[in-house]
Amino acid sequence: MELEIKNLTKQYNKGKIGLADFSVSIGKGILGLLGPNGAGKSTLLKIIASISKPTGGTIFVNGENIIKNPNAIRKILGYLPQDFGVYPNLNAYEFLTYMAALKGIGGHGLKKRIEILLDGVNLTADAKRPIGSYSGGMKQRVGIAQALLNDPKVLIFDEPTVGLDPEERVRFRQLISEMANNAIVILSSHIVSDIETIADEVAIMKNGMLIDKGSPAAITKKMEGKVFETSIPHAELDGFRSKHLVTDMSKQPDHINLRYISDTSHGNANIKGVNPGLEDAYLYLTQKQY
Ligand SMILES: Nc1ncnc2c1ncn2[C@@H]1O[C@H](COP(=O)(O)OP(=O)(O)OP(=O)(O)O)[C@@H](O)[C@H]1O
Repeated sequence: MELEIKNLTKQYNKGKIGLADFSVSIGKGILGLLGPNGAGKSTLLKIIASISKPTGGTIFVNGENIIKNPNAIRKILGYLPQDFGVYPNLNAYEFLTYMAALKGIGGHGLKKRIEILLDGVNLTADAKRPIGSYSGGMKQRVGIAQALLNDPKVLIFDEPTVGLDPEERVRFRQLISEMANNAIVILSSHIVSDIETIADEVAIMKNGMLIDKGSPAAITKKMEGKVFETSIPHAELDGFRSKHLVTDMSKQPDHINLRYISDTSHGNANIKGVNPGLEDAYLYLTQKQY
């Protein structure tokens, strides 16, 4: 299973750029798509899901051009859009049955499949009450379940963890990790910690471009020797920030503890080199000028 994205471009009306010559090759497993607001994540995912057309470039799935032949992806796709809408009067069971009908899924195995999915997203106890009465996190879990209905080979989640509480996030990770043994799973987020523990690979986007791709460990390793911690008086914060990229800070009554990125340690006893994390790498890569 391989998704080959080649020179993908999306130019919206009035010259707005969604994607700029974006190329990447995606194999089985979980790819985390990270990027700040407006980086082009949703644009990319909509084009892969064949609900938006690029202005240039191609996507091949197992050698088939899905821009020319969208049906080749639609039948193997599960998709949770960012703005997933539900029918408030239907209950979760009815909604999943309806979505299955739209996707052409039926047969005597359907009832069992829906029950397994409802259990997987922890909605069995609430499956018979209207979705309109659900919390945001519960609606999101209905959206996750509908994406899994057809046992997809390509699974796309646009900001799936929005609205999920910590326990639900753990459950989501387990569900997706099981799916990923047999499928290409792409999930987007602008929250590094949501991606770090689950993704086999991470692709970092900015301004419609791919700026790095690799395992979380490989991307993080590039920051070795560049991340430091120190503490400074409050009055020096603005000056410090104008010189260094601060990736974390905690304000204390008489000083500020900072974590920051620099090419040198400046040999100061008050400065300590620390192990980098993916968050440091992400902030460094997305704030660097290209
Ligand atoms: N329908 C549209 N018309 C015009 N410009 C658009 C449209 N959709 C997206 N854009 C622009 O394309 C760029 C990429 O947007 P996109 O929504 O893909 O980013 P994103 O990484 O998903 O961001 P977010 O995390 O905020 O959803 C942005 O500059 C955005 O303003």
